[in-house]
Amino acid sequence: MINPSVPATDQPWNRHEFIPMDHASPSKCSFSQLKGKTFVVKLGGSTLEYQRSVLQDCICLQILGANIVLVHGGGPVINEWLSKLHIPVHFEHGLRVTDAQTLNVVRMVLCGQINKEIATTITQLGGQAVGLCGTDGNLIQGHIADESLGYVGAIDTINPTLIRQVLDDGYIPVLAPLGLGPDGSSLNMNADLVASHLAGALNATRLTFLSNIDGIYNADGTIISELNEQQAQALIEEHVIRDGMLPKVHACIHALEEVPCVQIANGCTSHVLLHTLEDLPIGTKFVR
Ligand SMILES: Nc1ncnc2c1ncn2[C@@H]1O[C@H](COP(=O)(O)OP(=O)(O)O)[C@@H](O)[C@H]1O
Ligand SMILES: CC(=O)N[C@@H](CCC(=O)OP(=O)(O)O)C(=O)O
Repeated sequence: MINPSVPATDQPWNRHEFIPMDHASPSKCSFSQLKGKTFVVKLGGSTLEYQRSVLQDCICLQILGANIVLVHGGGPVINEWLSKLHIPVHFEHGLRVTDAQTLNVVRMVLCGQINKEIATTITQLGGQAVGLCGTDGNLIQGHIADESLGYVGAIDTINPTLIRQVLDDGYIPVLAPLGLGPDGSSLNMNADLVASHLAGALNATRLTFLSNIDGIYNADGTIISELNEQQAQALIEEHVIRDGMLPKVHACIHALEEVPCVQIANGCTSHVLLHTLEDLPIGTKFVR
């Protein structure tokens, strides 16, 4: 699991801030409590340039016995490529309108570029990763969500067998958000919704969405530290929660049914994943 060719300074345990837990406080997470726990982490496309720090944390937590599953997005990079290719970019309620040409670009960017970059970075940092997408191993099945969105999938079932196998073999699975339609063709799926359904299917202990904001903002610009479904619905109706935050909040609400800890935090801050294990207010936590 550990790559001896990686410089010692890059190994995650060689950082003074890696003391994230207090054994005196039962509400905090101790090292022994990590063993066998499954953490699903959604790496927002808006945070990819800060991925190194998050990936170091993932390797650290895996070494301490947790099962780490990464789901990534890539919206901004897809937009860049579509613009270069003079293909229009259009979103409806945070979901990309995806025609056949757009689907090809989405698949190339998510599976060919971003997924492989993340898996390679994990390897460079001394960990082991396997890059997959939801069409591999019959992982994610869905159907066209709404004809007006084109090839966008709503998730019907998740088959986590392949992910479990990869975890058991000591790798960090890195998942790109595509899935299979009823006819076996690829569908573009929102990465937040994929992370949410996968966390449920894996009986995950935690689901952490890393984005480019400190949490969910209220109308007055303050961060909301705790949010339940009813409050979230009210903020959606008031258009305080909008755009890319819409599928994220729907994903959080869906996950709450099965996952005990669901939160949104800023993936652009240093070692945020380890900090989410501390008993400090960080980001927005969803409560039942
Ligand atoms: N109430 C809100 N609080 C925070 N962010 C919001 C809110 N409503 C909309 N947003 C937008 O949602 C964005 C995060 O969603 P998205 O761009 O899809 O990120 P990611 O790529 O990390 O999934 C924020 O950058 C912000 O512009
Ligand atoms: C249907 C749909 O919208 N799919 C997304 C998939 C990537 C994603 O979710 O990326 P972020 O995490 O950066 O938002 C898209 O095409 O942008």
